Amino acid sequence: MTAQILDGKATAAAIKSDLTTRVEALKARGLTPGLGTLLVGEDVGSQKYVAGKHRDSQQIGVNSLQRELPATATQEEIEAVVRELNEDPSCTGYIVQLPLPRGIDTNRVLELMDPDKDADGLHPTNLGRLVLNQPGPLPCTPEGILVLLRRYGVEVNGAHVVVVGRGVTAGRPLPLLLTRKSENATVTQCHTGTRDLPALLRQADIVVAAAGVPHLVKPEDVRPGAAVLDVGVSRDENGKIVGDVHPGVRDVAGWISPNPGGVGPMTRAQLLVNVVEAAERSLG
Ligand SMILES: Nc1nc2c(c(=O)[nH]1)N[C@@H](CN(C=O)c1ccc(C(=O)N[C@@H](CCC(=O)O)C(=O)O)cc1)CN2
Repeated sequence: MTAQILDGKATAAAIKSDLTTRVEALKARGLTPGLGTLLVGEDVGSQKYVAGKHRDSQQIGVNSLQRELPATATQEEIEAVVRELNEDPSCTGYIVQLPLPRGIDTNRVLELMDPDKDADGLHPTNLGRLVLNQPGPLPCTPEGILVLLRRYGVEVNGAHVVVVGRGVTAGRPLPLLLTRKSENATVTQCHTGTRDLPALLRQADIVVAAAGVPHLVKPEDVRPGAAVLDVGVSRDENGKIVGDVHPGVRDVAGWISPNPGGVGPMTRAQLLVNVVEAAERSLG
């Protein structure tokens, strides 16, 4: 079997095309959305992701506000930029690129953000809204994964989804989305401390690998015909992305997200959805 490709690049392009029309409508009502980003440090991967987010936003007519601080920035310097973005009316939504350098209290930074401008859906208020089933911005990677599965007709209702990883941007919030009544999946949350991970993976209709461990999910761990999504963004010595899913899984799975070109572009597209929706909400 050769898996059908869950093409995140093409799906993201379709989402961006729809958003362009909504941005034009916002502009006609006097509001140009502006996406702010705060990048702290010089991590090459983070720099690429932030550059991609601004490239995308410019493509759909959203203004860019880029803030950068060196890796040596203090908690107070980072929080000062967050306060500035909270106050700036031209910034209608923003993100703090994660991870922040070691020694910085990430939760304190996220908590300081204006929840109405939180384009990542990672502010405690917005994560709380998700738990309570109330409307609000959804975390971009989990929602991007769901949109991709829907677009390719992968059945989520009643499916057993095994999520590997417990990071705040993907693994931790994804089960919250999948177990809503509207999605109706059953989720097993695994992580690097899970005993006999292969035995659990083999039970899955859908595998989401978000542990940051290169080639963690091997062909023999996957049930033939399962859908496999790769969130891993480790890099080899040449800076090339190495995902959490072994390339041989393509020959066993029914669907697979390429990496690059799968979940990454969907994360960026969902960020723009959150920015446009926040701007629409602000106009009432
Ligand atoms: N504030 C946030 N920080 C981080 C998030 C997040 O959702 N919000 N998620 C991850 C990384 N991430 C988002 O910033 C991200 C990862 C990958 C891509 C992407 O477009 N990848 C491309 C390849 C790009 C390359 O060549 O390196 C692809 O997959 O095709 C975008 C965003 C951690 N931090």
